[in-house]
Amino acid sequence: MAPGLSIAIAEKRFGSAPPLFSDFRLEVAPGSILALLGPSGIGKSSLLRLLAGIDRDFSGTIAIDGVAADRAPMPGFVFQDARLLPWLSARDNVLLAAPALGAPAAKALLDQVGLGGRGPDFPAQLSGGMQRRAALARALAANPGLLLLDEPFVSLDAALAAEMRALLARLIAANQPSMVLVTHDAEDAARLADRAVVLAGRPAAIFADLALSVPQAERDEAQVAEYRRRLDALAKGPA
Ligand SMILES: Nc1ncnc2c1ncn2[C@@H]1O[C@H](COP(=O)(O)OP(=O)(O)OP(=O)(O)O)[C@@H](O)[C@H]1O
Repeated sequence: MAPGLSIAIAEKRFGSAPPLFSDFRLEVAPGSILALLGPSGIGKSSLLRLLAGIDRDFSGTIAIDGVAADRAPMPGFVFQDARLLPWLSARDNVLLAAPALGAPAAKALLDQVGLGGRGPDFPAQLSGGMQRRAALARALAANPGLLLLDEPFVSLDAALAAEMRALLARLIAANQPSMVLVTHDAEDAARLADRAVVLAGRPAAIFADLALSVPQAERDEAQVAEYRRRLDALAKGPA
């Protein structure tokens, strides 16, 4: 079910600014959990929007299982802010992403993210962490096979971020998706990803491409710390 991604951007620029990407290539294997790191402004969120087919203004090709991104099934997308529609309940926010799902399946997804019983609540009645969980449920409803996550834990306190990472690890194990996780935090990559790509420069190039080959479920704290140390060093970019 999990698709492979094939990115070959000839050029992506905004207006007359220097290009964000020029002759940029990246292949993501089916079922891969790819963490995308790099300094602020390098183009990580822009790349996610291109992958989602939301932004079509570029030259080149981006294919999801061989289908152009803007014609492929919509991925599940988690934005930096939860972006729930405030006038819909949590359950209806999930259903809006996949109307054919039906209320029992929407409830099951909310149960899966720890929001059992909160389906009728409106976003304003949910804490920030709960809204992120609802956004994850909505993404799974849209497409459990391909998830694009843009800093899903940003601005959560450390305990809540750890809880969300553990939840995401469980969802990955249950759904086996392909995933691109944009993050500025090496901890996210060290705990969740099986591959980490660090972008640097303008136009952005792949500065480092690290295989995190110890399976996620088998990583102990020492292994996580070792991956985090290596990623922190790489995330500093070229000397
Ligand atoms: N719609 C837009 N119009 C014009 N410029 C844009 C637009 N979206 C992004 N940019 C510019 O493109 C560059 C890359 O932005 P992007 O948000 O992709 O970076 P990022 O790596 O995700 O950064 P951060 O880690 O801070 O979220 C920035 O210089 C930004 O100002």
